[in-house]
Amino acid sequence: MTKSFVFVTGNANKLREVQQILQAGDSGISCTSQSVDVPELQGTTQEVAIAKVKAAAEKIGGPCVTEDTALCFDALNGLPGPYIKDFMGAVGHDGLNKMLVGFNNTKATALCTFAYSAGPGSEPILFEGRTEGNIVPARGGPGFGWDPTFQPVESNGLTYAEMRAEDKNKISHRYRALEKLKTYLQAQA
Ligand SMILES: O=P(O)(O)OP(=O)(O)OP(=O)(O)OC[C@H]1O[C@@H](n2cnc3c(O)ncnc32)[C@H](O)[C@@H]1O
Ligand SMILES: [Mg+2]
Repeated sequence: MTKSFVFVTGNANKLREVQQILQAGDSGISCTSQSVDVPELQGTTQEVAIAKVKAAAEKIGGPCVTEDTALCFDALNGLPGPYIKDFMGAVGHDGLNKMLVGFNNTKATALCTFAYSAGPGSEPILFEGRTEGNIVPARGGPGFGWDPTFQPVESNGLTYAEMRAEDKNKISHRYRALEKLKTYLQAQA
């Protein structure tokens, strides 16, 4: 039997990758999507994810999944982290590189957090996936978000934006988090 979840996101690129990963994995799990504007609080990636899925479950009045993506710079003790969207908007790829000038450390972790809520009032469950890499001058753009400026350690020198979609989807932060969500949903009756 095919199981389906409602993915609440306003980001078409996230939705595309999630659907590609689910289809490639032959997991019997699919998703539909709803774009609902929910507030995103400040805090740790886990606090942000929990608050977002709770707000989404209240708004749609039923079970749902949300996803938060953070880009954590080693030299900045994890920042911009969950605030990467605002940083990208404010300073772009070039600015992200310049933020690290003087640190001699370009390491970064892409962190994806799926949050599942069984419905309004229920306690969310989190599923995290991480991919290690480095911040590099943008290559392969424009691409999705900060893909041109993130070079995973496992990519043979390619940025996310230079990789084929199916290759990114085999090592990505999103793939790794989604594997955990899939396992959880498959175990549900
Ligand atoms: O509606 P939601 O799901 O919240 O979508 P969003 O675009 O607001 O997403 P986030 O709040 O999680 O912010 C994450 C930022 O990182 C970007 N991003 C997310 N996943 C990415 C990926 O795999 N590669 C590059 N950029 C990514 C995304 O475009 C945002 O600018
Ligand atoms: Mg968002």
